[in-house]
Amino acid sequence: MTVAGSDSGGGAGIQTDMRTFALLGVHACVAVTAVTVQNTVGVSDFVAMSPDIVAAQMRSVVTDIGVGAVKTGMLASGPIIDAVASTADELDLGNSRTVPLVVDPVAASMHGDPLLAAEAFDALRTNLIPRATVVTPNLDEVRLITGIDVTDAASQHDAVRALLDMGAQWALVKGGHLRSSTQSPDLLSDGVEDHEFTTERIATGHDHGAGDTLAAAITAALAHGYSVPDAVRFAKSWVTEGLRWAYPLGAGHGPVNPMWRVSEE
Ligand SMILES: Nc1ncnc2c1ncn2[C@@H]1O[C@H](COP(=O)(O)OP(=O)(O)O)[C@@H](O)[C@H]1O
Ligand SMILES: Cc1ncc(COP(=O)(O)OP(=O)(O)O)c(N)n1
Repeated sequence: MTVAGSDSGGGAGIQTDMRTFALLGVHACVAVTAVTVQNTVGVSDFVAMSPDIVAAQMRSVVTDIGVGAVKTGMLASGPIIDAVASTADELDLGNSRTVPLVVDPVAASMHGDPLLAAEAFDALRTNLIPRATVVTPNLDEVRLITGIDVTDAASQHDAVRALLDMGAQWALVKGGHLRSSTQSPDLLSDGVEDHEFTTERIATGHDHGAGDTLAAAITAALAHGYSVPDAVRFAKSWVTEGLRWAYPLGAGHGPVNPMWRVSEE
């Protein structure tokens, strides 16, 4: 299940989560949190759902269909974060519970347009991150959540540690925004084991939805029963191929291609 916002441009959010889930052989259920007015050049507006409706969608799916793993993406507001956190407890989702919860703490689009209210960061830190089986911020989100400016491997370690101190079971700090690097290094840790996943940097301007594709692939792999390190290893290779097969669309950043395997065939 994905608990996320709609991207009218079809490159991120619910739309990319559903494609990724489908390609990875899991049925996609959805709790819609917001509808964005978005294309390849930016997000011009969004409307958020009521927290009660977000919680009700989660409850409706879990009590009837059941879920193998849950991902959160754009949550838009503090009250929605609080509702998702308390519903996760009610439904036995998250850190040290039955069903894994992947928290992609979406704060803004790649163009800098906000997707989360500024006053919602406390709720993210205190209510949602402690419930995460794995939290997957990019470097901008790390800065907003922890105050740490990741510029190298040492500060990436510090950021992982800060997220674990907030209570996440595993933290994955993505290096996709280390623009100077020729590689794309992501660091995963639970405080005991460190795993570094490094791939070549793909030279593409079409990287919209990379974070969603990665987190959705982790979620699908967890639903299939992978351990967190194996799920991240798999998802990292999945998103790398998605970036290789990304396609131009509109005037801005085209989408990562979560259908790359089909496109390849
Ligand atoms: N140009 C690139 N080449 C290879 N991997 C990349 C590239 N850009 C991002 N990634 C990878 O894609 C995933 C998503 O990263 P990132 O772009 O940081 O997230 P977000 O889309 O949330 O901003 C990470 O595994 C990151 O390392
Ligand atoms: C509705 C919606 N959800 C999430 C995002 C952000 O997507 P993400 O893959 O994390 O990152 P960018 O492609 O924006 O770098 C979004 N834009 N819209």
